[in-house]
Amino acid sequence: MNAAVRAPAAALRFTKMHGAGNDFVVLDLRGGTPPPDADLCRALADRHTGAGCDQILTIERPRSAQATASYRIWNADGSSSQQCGNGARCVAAWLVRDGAARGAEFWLDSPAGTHAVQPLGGGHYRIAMGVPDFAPQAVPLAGFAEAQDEYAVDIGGAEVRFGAVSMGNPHAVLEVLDVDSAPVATLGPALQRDGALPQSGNIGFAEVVARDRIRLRVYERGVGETLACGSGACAAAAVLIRRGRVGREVAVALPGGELRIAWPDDIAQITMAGPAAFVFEGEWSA
Ligand SMILES: N[C@@H](CCC[C@H](N)C(=O)O)C(=O)O
Repeated sequence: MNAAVRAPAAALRFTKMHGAGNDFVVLDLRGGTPPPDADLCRALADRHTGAGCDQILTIERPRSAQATASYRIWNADGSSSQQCGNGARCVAAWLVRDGAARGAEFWLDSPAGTHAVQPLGGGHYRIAMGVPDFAPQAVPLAGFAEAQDEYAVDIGGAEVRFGAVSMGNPHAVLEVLDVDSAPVATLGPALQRDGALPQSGNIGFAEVVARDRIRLRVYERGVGETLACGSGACAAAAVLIRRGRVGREVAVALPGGELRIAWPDDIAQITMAGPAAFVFEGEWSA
């Protein structure tokens, strides 16, 4: 065979999905195909020349004995993350449609741990998202030794106050009076760049509407503002519950939809329930 004539590379099949408007390209890599590199992630995520998404999710073989599968997360800029709440629901829905996951409960491995999943019917799933970790070392948050309800940093001469928590991935949460007019597009990236967040972070702007309802916008690491962030909803609820600002069960209204968060007590896992939707199937042959 002429060495110059090469068989065409197999097209990469993907599923486009979203969870409350946070959208994903989902790749089934259980057969052993390696995950996309940063260039391919950026190409797939491009909203003009690619499939368009906030994150790429790869479904891979399980890492723990009880899990059906594992998933990993890549942001639109090619960086990786440890957690994605909306993505976890989409991976769960994908595995149920595939027939690999069934029953009232199954488990998924993520880089942040192993998560119990409960199908709720009607395309909704509840995920056990782990125990929120407020230790500054866990977030990670630089310059603070002890966990506090609120931290303060100086950004451009102005004091910015925020709560911080790890959901496996780093989150900062600012309480605001009106989420519609919150400076998400300016303060989000400014706080991400601040030395207090050495691994950057997902910056949530939360408005308490009632003891059982908050409104939230999130400027995500590696993407920018998204229509919803599941781990961000857990982070905002956890920060506001810890401060006593809301009760232990809270609806989180995001621009793309609503999630329900419950945190029964401080040492329990926080759970997130919400939708997962299929958009289309595609083949990437670039
Ligand atoms: N949209 C996600 C979070 C995705 C990862 C995040 N941008 C990070 O870099 O940590 C969610 O629903 O949780």
